[in-house]
Amino acid sequence: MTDNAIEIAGLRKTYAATGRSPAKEALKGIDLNIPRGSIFGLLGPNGAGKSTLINILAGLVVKSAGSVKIWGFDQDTNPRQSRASIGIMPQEPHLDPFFTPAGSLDVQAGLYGVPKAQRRTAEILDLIGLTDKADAYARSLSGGMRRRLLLGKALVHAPQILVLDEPTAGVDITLRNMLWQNVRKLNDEGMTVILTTHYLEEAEAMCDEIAIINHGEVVVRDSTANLLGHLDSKTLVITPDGPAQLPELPATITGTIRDNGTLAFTYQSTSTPADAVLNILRNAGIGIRDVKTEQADLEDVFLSLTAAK
Ligand SMILES: Nc1ncnc2c1ncn2[C@@H]1O[C@H](COP(=O)(O)OP(=O)(O)OP(=O)(O)O)[C@@H](O)[C@H]1O
Repeated sequence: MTDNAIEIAGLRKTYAATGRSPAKEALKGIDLNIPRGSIFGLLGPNGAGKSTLINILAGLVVKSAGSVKIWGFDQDTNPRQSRASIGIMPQEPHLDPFFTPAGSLDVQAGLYGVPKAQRRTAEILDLIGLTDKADAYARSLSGGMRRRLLLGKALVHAPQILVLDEPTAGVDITLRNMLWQNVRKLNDEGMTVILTTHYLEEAEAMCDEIAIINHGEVVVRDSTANLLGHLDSKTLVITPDGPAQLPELPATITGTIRDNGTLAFTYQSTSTPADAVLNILRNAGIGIRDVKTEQADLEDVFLSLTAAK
């Protein structure tokens, strides 16, 4: 028994050339283990290969090389068990407009071979807040309700792993909060959750561990806390008590004047104390009305690893 929900080794995908486009190597040898019970974030700029990876996990895209184990089951030798262990909430709501939420959950359960007696339709409708709409036609559901129904469909076969592909892209705050509450609840109950998101703040708040993918390769994989710890750069933002120019600075401190007239000084907090910056200002005769500090966040980590590569 392994402690990993997912084990990916040497995974490659090359999309074949078509009429006008040349062949595209979307995944260039991915090695990635995702621990059981975690909320794991898969991040990367557009075109990095995240959807290709998720579609391979979902069995929708055929890999070119490498191995994928889902809940210990090799996708090639145990396709049925590996498929049964994972539920995917896709990005785009493709729902049959003629099914009701209850009907669609039932059809999905049928596709996964869940016996009628074991179906949890009412429980899932309750979780996704659609009990009231159980018998309404899908075409009458709002965009947010459709998203929730997609989440419900991913859960019908009680998978151990739930994959959410950009679950909150373009949704309002109420729905986003509801989706996140659902995800936390499922994770508390033991489900492993893998998500892709463009919202780095969200990844920072939700994910225990993160892998950043760029150009088909994993460029970093670590706990969220470690990733943030790597960057110990700090920015001190000073509101001067009158118009001020940047003082002369040592090479270890970079200064900028922001549009609102504040002065921002960035430095490595392990080697430069904030006091050194304040002393430079005092010596330059700059009066300080207000001071605040800004920590590096996931966006800084992301940009430093994916920019201009
Ligand atoms: N069916 C396909 N045929 C050919 N090339 C493809 C196909 N699907 C994806 N690609 C290419 O493979 C690369 C990776 O695409 P992928 O959709 O996996 O990236 P992504 O990280 O999910 O991006 P996004 O965040 O924009 O969805 C891109 O260069 C893309 O153009």
